[in-house]
Amino acid sequence: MKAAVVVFPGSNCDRDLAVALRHAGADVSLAWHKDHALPAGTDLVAVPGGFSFGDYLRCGAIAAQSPIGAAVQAHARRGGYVLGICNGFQVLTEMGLLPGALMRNAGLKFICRTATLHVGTSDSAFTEGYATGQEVQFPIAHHDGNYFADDETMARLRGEDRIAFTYAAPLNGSLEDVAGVLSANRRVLGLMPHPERAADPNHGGTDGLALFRGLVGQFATA
Ligand SMILES: NC(=O)CC[C@H](N)C(=O)O
Repeated sequence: MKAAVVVFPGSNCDRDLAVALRHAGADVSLAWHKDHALPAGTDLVAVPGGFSFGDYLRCGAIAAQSPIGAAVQAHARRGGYVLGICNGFQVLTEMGLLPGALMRNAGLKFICRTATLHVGTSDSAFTEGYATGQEVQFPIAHHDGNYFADDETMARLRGEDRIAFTYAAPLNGSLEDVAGVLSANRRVLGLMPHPERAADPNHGGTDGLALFRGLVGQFATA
């Protein structure tokens, strides 16, 4: 699998994400926000966490308008895989590739700790390595992780089994404790927690490994 990790000014999880994907077997390159095209043959676009453009305007809003953004959207429209983690999730909602919005945490504080999550569905390339309902521990680090969507959108997400992860206990004010959602074609995942920070025993946890392995495994030759 060929993966491209998109880098914006202020991204700070790009290297960690590249390492996690590489360890899972992906051929990873970095794509700069000013690039107009993704590296040839890109199967997965990975949008990392961080503070793109200093979180000015709204987290992810400026990054969503960057030159590489059009290429990411075209990739998604072609049915390509896109993974957005934390700031990456915010960027994907700002691009309109995922529904809803990430608002300021209910407590107005930056939350940085390991959170217990539940896997909402194993029905996606990203989550097939987990059982639906499985409990996992991923680190979180954000101030704008409070997921909101209107009632109709929430009903659709529930009805189409597109809630990929939920917090095991209320954490940041997210509606129905949503921590991650899938696109309608299940090829785009955005999540606030950081599986790439739980992908090596030295991280203190390895619950994120299954996500990267499952994704890369889609492209394994029989
Ligand atoms: N770790 C991150 O990607 C943080 C995203 C964003 N800057 C926020 O604080 O909400």
